[in-house]
Amino acid sequence: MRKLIAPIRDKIPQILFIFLFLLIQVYCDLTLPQYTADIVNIGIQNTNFQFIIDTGLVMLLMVAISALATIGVSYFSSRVASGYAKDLRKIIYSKVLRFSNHELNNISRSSLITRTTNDVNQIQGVLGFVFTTLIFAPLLGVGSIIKVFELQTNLSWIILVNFVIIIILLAVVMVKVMPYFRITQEIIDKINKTAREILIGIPVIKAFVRQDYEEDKFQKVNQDFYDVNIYVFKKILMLLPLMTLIMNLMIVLILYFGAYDAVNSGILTGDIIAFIQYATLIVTSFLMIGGFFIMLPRIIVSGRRISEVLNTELTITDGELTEISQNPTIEFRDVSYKYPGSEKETLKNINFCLKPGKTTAIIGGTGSGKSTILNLIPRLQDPSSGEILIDGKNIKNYNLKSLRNKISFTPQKAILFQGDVQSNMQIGKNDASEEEIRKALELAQVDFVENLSEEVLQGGSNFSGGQKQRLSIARAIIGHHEFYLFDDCFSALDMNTERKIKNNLKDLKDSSILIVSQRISTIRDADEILVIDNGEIVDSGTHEELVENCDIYREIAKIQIDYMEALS
Ligand SMILES: Nc1ncnc2c1ncn2[C@@H]1O[C@H](COP(=O)(O)OP(=O)(O)OP(=O)(O)O)[C@@H](O)[C@H]1O
Repeated sequence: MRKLIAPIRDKIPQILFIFLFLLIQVYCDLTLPQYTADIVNIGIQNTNFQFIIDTGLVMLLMVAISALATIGVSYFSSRVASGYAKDLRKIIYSKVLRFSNHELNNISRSSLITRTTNDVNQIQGVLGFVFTTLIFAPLLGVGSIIKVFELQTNLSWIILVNFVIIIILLAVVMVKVMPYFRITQEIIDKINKTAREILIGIPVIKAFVRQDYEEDKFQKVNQDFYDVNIYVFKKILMLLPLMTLIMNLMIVLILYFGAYDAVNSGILTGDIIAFIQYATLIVTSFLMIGGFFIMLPRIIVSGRRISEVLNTELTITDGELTEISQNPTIEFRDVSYKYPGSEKETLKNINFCLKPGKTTAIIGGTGSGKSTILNLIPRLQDPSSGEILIDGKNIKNYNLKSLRNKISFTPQKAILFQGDVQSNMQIGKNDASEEEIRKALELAQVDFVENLSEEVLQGGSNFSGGQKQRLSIARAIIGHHEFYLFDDCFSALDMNTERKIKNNLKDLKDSSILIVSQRISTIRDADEILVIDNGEIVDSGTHEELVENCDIYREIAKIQIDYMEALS
């Protein structure tokens, strides 16, 4: 909760302005019934037209001031509410950027989108309402009650009876709809998740002619959302005519008993009219507060969902060491890894070293744990047991930024960002000059880009798989790093291009290179090849040594070499 309130603190001066404008607005609104009473009691009673006109002009002035104050309130409250939402989104976003894969999987990505957008919007909407209503209504209500007492009538009990009826009604509706607000937000998560999955999978859906099935799937969550909304709004909207009825009944009662008092105890007609107006203001202000309490569960739900993100404990945290030596060694010592919720270990007792100037390769079957090993080095996830050491110290002791600055990581799936070629290359090196970018593109065999301002669509969807891989290799090698990790990122390249790029990688002289691949041709020149099977390193050595000694490697090599020979 503290974290939700924090962004509001620097908006206190604007909130004070809202408060000032609200006081002016309430003051003006409260004078109007009194002036009406004066017109009736004095102006009409004594047929004093001048008094009626003068009082009418004063009323007009009050209405004008009140309108200006309302504009002030609306202006500042929308500034505060939008500013708060902007700051809150920023806080959530920067927290999510620090999430590891584990936290991202825990609160799903779709839910994170809903929480950053829809849940924040809910709170923004209510915050605007708080200033315009929740502060205004009690001021107006209390002011009207004081005015009612000043009128000294015997009619206050009518307002009290109304109060009780309205409280009961609001309480019933609140109890009925409260649980449905949580359900609504959860269904929005589901809609997001389903829509996202369908949009990403459109080519597969079309190819397998599954449009009808996917449409039904989406329609089901869509219908659930509709049903819940209809239920909630039916209950809430039912309040509106009921409240109007109760208010009108109150006016009838005031007129009936007021007329009786006017005859028997000489109460003035103007005072009865003022009483009706104040009573209406009291009930209206109470309804505004009630309306807020009906919306309250909704923001409690949204607030909780956002707090859950902000309070998520990060599993990957910064260490204190910021200095890492030039060309250090990375050592895996007895490293095992188990995915959260998974029964068995994905990696078991992994031991190897990445040394400066050396190329290490990992080969192994699908799902044997190769990518998992790579993810452990930039600490996208931490080992379940064992240690990864840099300069003999556990990598957990290093500051994440210092550690990651030493590493260039090219994931298996080429990820490009919306923008242009230049902005994508500058992710690899912030201040990369045009010359440096062109050099990296050349080394990565990117011969299909002429202009650095060429557009890159979201996810690089305007490039082919192989083109994306080449661009992401260029991005990886543009800056100098001590460790280059390539996760099977040559797979979509033809042999010739792959050979040229690999030759160019020899330029990365003093650095340590780790290549994951399924292809013997990609890794055969490596100084050390690790053969991984079912999460374990079953053998290691050079290509020649492994062909000699390792059955699994020999088998892979034989299949691939036979295949190549068959092709030639
Ligand atoms: N987020 C996850 N949660 C649970 N299990 C996972 C997760 N990611 C991967 N795994 C499992 O861990 C194992 C190793 O996956 P990994 O991606 O490291 O294999 P890989 O050798 O790189 O495979 P490939 O060659 O197909 O890319 C697989 O059995 C996979 O099912």
